[in-house]
This record gives sequence, C-alpha cells and structure tokens, in this order.
Amino acid sequence: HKTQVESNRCPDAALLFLEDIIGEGGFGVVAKCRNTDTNKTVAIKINKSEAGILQQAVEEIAILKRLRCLNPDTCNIVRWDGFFFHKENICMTFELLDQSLYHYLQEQHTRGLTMGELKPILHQLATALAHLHSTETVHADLKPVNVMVVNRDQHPIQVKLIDFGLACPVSEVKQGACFGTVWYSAPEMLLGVPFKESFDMWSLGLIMAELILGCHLYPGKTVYDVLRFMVETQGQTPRWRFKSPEDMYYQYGFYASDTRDIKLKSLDEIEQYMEQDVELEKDRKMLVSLIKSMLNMDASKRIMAREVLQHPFFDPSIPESSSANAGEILAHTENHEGNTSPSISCRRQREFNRRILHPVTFCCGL
Ligand SMILES: Nc1ncnc2c1ncn2[C@@H]1O[C@H](COP(=O)(O)OP(=O)(O)OP(=O)(O)O)[C@@H](O)[C@H]1O
Repeated sequence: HKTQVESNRCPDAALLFLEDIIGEGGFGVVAKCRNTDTNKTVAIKINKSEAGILQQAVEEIAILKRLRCLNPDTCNIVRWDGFFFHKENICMTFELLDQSLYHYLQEQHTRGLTMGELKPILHQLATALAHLHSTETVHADLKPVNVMVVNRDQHPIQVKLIDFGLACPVSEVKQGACFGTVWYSAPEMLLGVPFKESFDMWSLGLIMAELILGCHLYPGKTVYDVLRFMVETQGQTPRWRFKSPEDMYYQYGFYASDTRDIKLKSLDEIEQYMEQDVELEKDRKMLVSLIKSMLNMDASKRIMAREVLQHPFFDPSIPESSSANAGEILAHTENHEGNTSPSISCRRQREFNRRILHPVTFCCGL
C-alpha cells in the first residue's frame, strides 16, 4: 500500500508524544499528539491498516491535496499538514481543534443556539462550502460532528469543516452512489438520483434547523422513515407519491417508526423555536427563509453557498422589504442546474425505491 501514495512529509514518529485519544470510529482513531521538538499539539488521524480503510485514506489525501489551494483560516476548513506512515498505518496530521458542533450544542443550557451564534456559524459554513464547491468538490458528509469549533471560549465562535473521507470531485459522482449519514442525506441521494454540490446545501439546512431546535429534524431509523419525515414536514413533491406507513405495512409487513423529538408540520414552524425578541423578528424570518431555500426538495432549485453569503441576512444595511424571501432572490440569479445515525446500505437501493414510491412515479426521479 505504501506505493499507492507518496508521503510528502514524514516526521520522525518518535518526536510525537501521544497525549490523548480524541476521536474514534470504524476508520481508526484521532489522537492528540505533542511534537516534542516544537512543543506544538496536533490532531493525528491514524487509519487502520485494513484494505478498504487504506483505500479511503488514500482518497481522502487526494481530496486534501486538491484543497491545498484554499486558505484554511479564511475558508473555514481544517488545516492539513500532510501525512506519514507509522508501521502499516497512514497517519494524517491536522491542526488541533476544540470540540465538535454536536458536542458544543449538547453543552448549551438553552435548547438551541442564539441568533448571535447562528448567524456567524451559518456565514462560516457557507464560506467553507462556497470555497469547497468552487473547486468542484462535494463534501457529502456534512453534519454537526464533522464541524469543529476552533475554541469554545471565543466569541463569536469560529467553526471549521473536517472529515473529507467521503468528499469527491463532482465529476466523479456516480448515479445511485449512496453513503454517509442518512439523517443528513438529501432526498436525491436517498432515491439513488445523481447528486452534486447542492447535496451539501441540504445538509447545511438540516444543521441550521438542528442548531435552532436542539434536536435532529429528520432522525429516521430507516431511509423510508427519513423520507417520510421530509414529506410530512415539507409536503409531497409533484413528481412522486410516497407510500403511507399503512401501505408499507399491508404490502410488505414493514413497520414505520417515529423517532422525532419535535414534529413540524411545516418548516415555517422553526421560527417558533428561536428567541422571540421583537427586534429579532426580521432575522428570524430571513433565517427560516434561508433554511427553506437550502431544504428545497428539488436539488436544482436549492440555494447555493455563494448565494447564502450574498443574502440580506448578512447585510444589516438592506431594508426589511428587500429581504423578504430567499426564493424571490433566487428567481433573479442564475439557474442552478444542475453521532451515530444509521448509514445507508446501497445494495438494496433500487429495490427499496420500488417499495416506497409508486412505480410509475419512481421512473421520473426527482
Ligand atoms: N483536527 C481535529 N481536532 C480535534 N479533533 C478532531 C480533529 N479531527 C477529527 N477530530 C475528532 O475525531 C473524530 C473523527 O474524525 P473524522 O470525522 O475525521 O473521522 P471519520 O473517519 O470520518 O469519523 P466518522 O466515522 O465519525 O465520520 C471527529 O468527530 C472529532 O471528534
């Protein structure tokens, strides 16, 4: 495997003193290490030496190299300092960050975050995605555990995107490819339709909803349940009709289950979960409008990251009347053609789609 990648920086592993294990998963561990030479602490992702994991590490390194053109600080992306081998393990060195957004949210005394925190977080994540997408790369696994807070004591907090293990160039996305985390997956991936940068925008919309609600918006145990929650909250799309839990039970003996802490009848209800100060009303409405534009079921109509950054939500000088609806703003921009939740099993995707969608409509896709 050593021949597959060329290690460009190979520090003497003896100089690295392991202080703590700060992350763990199927891939291996993330360790906090101190370089005894420079006395600097870093995060080292130590991948297991199994064939599949090695291959994924090689692909992650290829993506990290592709992103080298981006400034990690101004682009809100974790700084990568190269990789080296320790025995048969590929080790990647990253700047050490503080804690995930998921853990940050858990630690808050309020249910969700305040507007003073939501606004900079959305701006920074949209900045990260705008730059990532400018390199024609899709992250494909955006979720609160893959967003890190740089320093929880800093105000406003600074966040950075991590984990490019599932990221891929847009040109290499294959029809029917499905992976990642079901709760944050856009409908096009769950239905096996090709996806692109707009996929990340869906996940960003869900992250923002979660930061407001203090819980997941679509935490289904199965792909069917996740899609059902979307339809119950956002309505049926005109092109396909979703089978009801009763249809599923009578036809296949499949039990749907409800695992939601909060059930919304529409995305507009998100506003009720934000701080209710009168002076924040304009911001509340604009943020909900932005979330709705990110959670557009039709990927081709979803707002893109650079458009989020241009939205009046981030410009206090724009009068209220011109910031009513992100959808209206979109109509004047170019056409966009084109931790621990369950992961997707690809093999049964086609069969699954046949089961949950009425056949005639499934052929249409989204
Ligand atoms: N630069 C970093 N600084 C501090 N902690 C980190 C850093 N990178 C990763 N971690 C921690 O390690 C965990 C796993 O890292 P990462 O997400 O890169 O691996 P992964 O293989 O994709 O894991 P998962 O299966 O959870 O997606 C993160 O959730 C985070 O808690």
